[in-house]
Amino acid sequence: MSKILDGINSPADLKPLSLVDLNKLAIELREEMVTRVTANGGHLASSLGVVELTIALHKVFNCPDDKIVWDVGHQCYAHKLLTGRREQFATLRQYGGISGFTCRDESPYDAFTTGHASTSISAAVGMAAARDLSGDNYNVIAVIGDGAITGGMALEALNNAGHLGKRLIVILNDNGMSISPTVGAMSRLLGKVRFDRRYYKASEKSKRLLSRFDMGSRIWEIGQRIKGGMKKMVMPTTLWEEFGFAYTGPIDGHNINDLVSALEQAKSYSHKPALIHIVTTKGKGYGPAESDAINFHGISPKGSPKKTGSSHKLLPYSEIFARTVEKMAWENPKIAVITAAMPDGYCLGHMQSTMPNRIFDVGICEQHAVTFAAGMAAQGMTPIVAIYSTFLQRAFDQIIHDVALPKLPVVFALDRGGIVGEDGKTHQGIFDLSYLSLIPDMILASPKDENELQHLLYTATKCGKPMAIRYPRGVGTGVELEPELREIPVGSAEILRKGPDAALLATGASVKAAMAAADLLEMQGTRVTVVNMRYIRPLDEDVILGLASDIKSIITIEENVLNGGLGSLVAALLKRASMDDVGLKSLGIPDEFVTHGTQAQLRSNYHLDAEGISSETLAFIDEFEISKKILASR
Ligand SMILES: Cc1ncc(C[n+]2csc(CCOP(=O)(O)OP(=O)(O)O)c2C)c(N)n1
Ligand SMILES: CC(=O)[C@@H](O)[C@H](O)COP(=O)(O)O
Ligand SMILES: [Mg+2]
Repeated sequence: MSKILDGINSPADLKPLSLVDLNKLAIELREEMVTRVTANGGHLASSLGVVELTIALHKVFNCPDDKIVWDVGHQCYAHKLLTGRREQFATLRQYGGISGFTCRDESPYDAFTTGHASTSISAAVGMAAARDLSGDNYNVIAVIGDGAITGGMALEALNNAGHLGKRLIVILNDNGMSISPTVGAMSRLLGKVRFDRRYYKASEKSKRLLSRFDMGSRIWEIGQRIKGGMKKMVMPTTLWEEFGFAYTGPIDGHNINDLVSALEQAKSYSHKPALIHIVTTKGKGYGPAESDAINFHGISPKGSPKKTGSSHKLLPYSEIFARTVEKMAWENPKIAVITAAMPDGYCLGHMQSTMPNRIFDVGICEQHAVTFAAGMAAQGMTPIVAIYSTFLQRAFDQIIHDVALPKLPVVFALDRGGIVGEDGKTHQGIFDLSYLSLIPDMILASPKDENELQHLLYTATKCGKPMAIRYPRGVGTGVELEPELREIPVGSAEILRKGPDAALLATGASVKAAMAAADLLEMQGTRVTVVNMRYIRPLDEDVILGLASDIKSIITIEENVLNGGLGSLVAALLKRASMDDVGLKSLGIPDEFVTHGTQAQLRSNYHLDAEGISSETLAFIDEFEISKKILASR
């Protein structure tokens, strides 16, 4: 039987559809998403929750002329299906396929490139300012979740939007959930509106009043005033109106008719920004996701809730992190953990239940999280900031100014360091070694396995200095976990294997690959030294220079951009030591963003797996020998 979705090649095709057909379309979109995403993995629950909103937006607005900015972009699957990407939808998040987020390179319908939270309102205000300066007339709409709106940038943007008074629409998609339940005073405020029956009555009454009039902006304004008066019965302050927005809501975000009228009204309102508060259910329309929105926020291929590595016998690094921190926290009352809305990704559920007062979920607020930790450290605590490598980019200045400069002993645990896989360009943790190693007084480490992770975490809580530990997404190597935690001398490297033909200096996940490469090389008659560069800063200069005096081919290996990473630090050291006779090759990420795909595929692309490292090593030894001979013959 043919589907309505079959006839939708662009949003223009849904404009003539009746309400009945639009509701059928919503069912078909959900079927398509559930089928594909349970097979391939992805952000299912968030996308299921905005199906009606997406239909209503494309019914009312004319994209790509009008600009929809989806915050984070993880809820954009219906948008992709309605904007000419149905054919490619089966390739979502796969190597060579379409991205899991909105991406300007992918489609003119993707007004903004996204992946990190809380950017939509800033981008929308900027677009509205650009539109007005160039005398254009398109609409700009930001769609932001109740989680993302807790981010500092979103609040800065609301402040600025209210001040500028630009024509734009903000849709606050309130489902009460971030990845975990949304936390904070803002969430409490939204919950108050969402669950207050008196408010719903007031809202219904104003809707009836509004529907008696034409949709002109004057009427909308009067309607808003009536509603504002009613709301004051319920809310202590009308926050959004005080911010300078015309406000309407809460609206049932699964009712296409109501959404369309609210959007039409907001569109006709031209004097200041409008905010529409919609209430949705995360995972809507798919039982398993509705009842377990946390685990269906993102799922692995084959529909299993995404617990990194849970299908393996091996434990994920995140789990080792959580167990170690909990163990240390029982023994050391000074330890506290700070997460920016990622307790689940850090496997902190158990500690949240056993020691709730030692974990602070501050919301999607990485900058605040770091300075909050600095404040704790200033008062004698040992805070552990648990923020993914990619999201910590947000807090670069806070790390420099609030932590490193006053030398406060804050521990940074950067999960998802290196290549993360299917989340792609916005989420790869490939910049941290560079952006952290340039900070004075920062100690920077990366464990070769999960046993070393636990010891490095322990070291970080003991060293009394700012220290960052980055470790990869996924499972550990399966090594035994030593029961007693111990300190690993700061700045010490570890020689794992000796051979005269070349020295492989690897860090983090690349150490295991380098050891496997050494096995492959040995089978071909080449014997190499392998060093675990577990400290990037300070580097173990004695070990490196000692090796360089004997072995003249050195290869550095890291899952980080080559600019400013391990390779460039080793190059600078060799130069400082005038070791001009040493040949250095650096394997890592060249000057580009890394696309989505499996970790294995991407590592292979950059020669960061055992095969790649061994073939690059052989080629380098050959090259180096030839150039030495040429030099000698001159
Ligand atoms: C800067 C940043 N921090 C953390 C994340 C991880 N993250 C992605 S979605 C999300 C929750 C978003 O919640 P909300 O905006 O309410 O959207 P919902 O999934 O509920 O639709 C989080 C914490 C991120 N993408 N960017
Ligand atoms: C959209 C987003 O930023 C998160 O949901 C992220 O995809 C989580 O990554 P992990 O799956 O590695 O926890
Ligand atoms: Mg939410």
